[in-house]
Amino acid sequence: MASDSAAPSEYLLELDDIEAGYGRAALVLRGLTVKVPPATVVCLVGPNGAGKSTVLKVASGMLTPRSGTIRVAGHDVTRNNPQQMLAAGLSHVLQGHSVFKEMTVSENVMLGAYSVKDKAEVAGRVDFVKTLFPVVADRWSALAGALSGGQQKQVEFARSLMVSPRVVLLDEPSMGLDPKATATVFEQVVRMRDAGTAVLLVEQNARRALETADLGCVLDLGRVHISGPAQDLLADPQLAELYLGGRPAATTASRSSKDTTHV
Ligand SMILES: Nc1ncnc2c1ncn2[C@@H]1O[C@H](COP(=O)(O)OP(=O)(O)OP(=O)(O)O)[C@@H](O)[C@H]1O
Repeated sequence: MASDSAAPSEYLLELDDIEAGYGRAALVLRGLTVKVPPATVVCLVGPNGAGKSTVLKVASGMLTPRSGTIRVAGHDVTRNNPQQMLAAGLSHVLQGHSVFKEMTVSENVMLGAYSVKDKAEVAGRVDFVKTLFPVVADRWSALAGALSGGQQKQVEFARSLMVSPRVVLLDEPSMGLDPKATATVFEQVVRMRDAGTAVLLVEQNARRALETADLGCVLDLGRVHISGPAQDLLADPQLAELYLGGRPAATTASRSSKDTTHV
């Protein structure tokens, strides 16, 4: 692990001036900086291909950055592998559905605790996730494949919390869910935050995600284009027009002549 003596930091997770890409292909992240304070939901939004999922892959050690620094609670973890990132406190819930449908809810959740040796700690975490996600408690012995998509997502959340992470990295948790299940999943994101886990959230459903988040970052072309309190981003008419699907038809014609670089 690349950790060292920690410099004091007000952030749980800092991605600082990150450049990253896949193989020999062009860079995807080009000097990206994102910081996650404690007890906060930070949401990354932006167009397809902007690099949102790539940010989470860098944070969880799936993709090593070419340059820049990653710190967890002030410790440099830049070149950690995924297992070391998990141990440092970063738990990644991948895009799509990753429950094992032929296994029970209990078995799925306990997979998240494979690295926790202390049985009392595991038992404490089971109680914690059952309280946080009632459906996990109610369906503990059921096959995970028998649950709805939104319920399966909560099983994934519960599994990610078994290691007592500092920050949970959530990649498009509402993907494939109907509006009711989406609402439940976003409520659970807030509950995770209120229970003490910071969240770095990537979402296609930008408006809904910003309504849930405390802070927002708009990514474009591998950089943070604008960031700030999520409510401020939601209230910004030009931002809504460009990124939140809120562009009124009447303004479309005049938009091409505007400077759209600074929103
Ligand atoms: N495994 C990979 N190998 C090569 N290129 C990849 C890989 N994963 C992503 N990319 C490329 O990196 C760029 C950013 O992808 P990424 O998935 O991070 O964007 P995103 O903002 O999350 O997009 P979306 O909203 O569509 O999910 C895209 O051009 C994509 O094609």
